[in-house]
Amino acid sequence: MTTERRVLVHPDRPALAASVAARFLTKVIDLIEDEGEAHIVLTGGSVGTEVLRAIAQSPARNSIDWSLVHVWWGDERWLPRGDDERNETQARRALLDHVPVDERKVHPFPASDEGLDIDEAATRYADELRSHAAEGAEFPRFAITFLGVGPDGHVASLFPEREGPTVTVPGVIAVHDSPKPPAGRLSLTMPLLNSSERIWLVLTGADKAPALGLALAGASVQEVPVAGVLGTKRTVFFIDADASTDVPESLIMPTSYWTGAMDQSDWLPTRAPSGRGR
Ligand SMILES: O=C1O[C@H](COP(=O)(O)O)[C@@H](O)[C@H](O)[C@H]1O
Repeated sequence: MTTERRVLVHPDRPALAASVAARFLTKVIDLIEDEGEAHIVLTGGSVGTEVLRAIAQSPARNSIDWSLVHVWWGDERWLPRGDDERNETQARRALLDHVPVDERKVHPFPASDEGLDIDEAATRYADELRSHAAEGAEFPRFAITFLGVGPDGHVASLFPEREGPTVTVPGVIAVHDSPKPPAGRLSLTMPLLNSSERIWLVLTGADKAPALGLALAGASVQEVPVAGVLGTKRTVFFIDADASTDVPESLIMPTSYWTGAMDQSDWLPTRAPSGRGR
């Protein structure tokens, strides 16, 4: 596992969404060419949904063979199917309704109106994940996982000072006491999120700056869950200027890196601090 985390600062949220969308489209085209399919994990939240909208609006979306893409979610709100507040509903409206995905490869969490209790729903989703694992593996190999970050530093539905962020087993948990409504949620655990090859965190706004600063300074995962996020190949924070105020200068990549003016290999990544959150 790499200890590198990279921070890319964009002028504002639309610029961020466009930049992440462009990277996503390029990367998925490559992944499909190299591996024949791609397992992608979506996030809920305002920024994550705006990124999906930007992907849908890009003409390059037609360059992807969407039938080879598996779509999963990092977390879900325990609400009826089709509810406006479900991460699934928002992702469908923003992207999935506009591209030719294979519905058999779209894997939403169970909904609260389907006759399961929330703990059964967590088990059901873990089973669904296991049924798509490669031979010899327990879970699918996630190529790209998107994560939004709350002002309190939560990722997926792993909230500070709750049990979620400290679960050490890869899998799916039911959350009964989310401080952000609704109280009931389903979430991949941190070890399962961290099994992703690439984790792309998307966050904007001054209200997120303190949590981001603490996470990058090595805060504990229990206090600031985003501090525990680390993909196996790349962990990139896509942020805007307002969210960047507490980010150490040494972790911010030069603008020329992501505008394409510099070869990406020119950039020497800075090691993340080896704090308690690692
Ligand atoms: O409730 C949630 O919030 C977070 C962050 O959302 P944002 O609107 O502050 O970007 C999101 O990552 C998570 O998936 C979602 O369930």
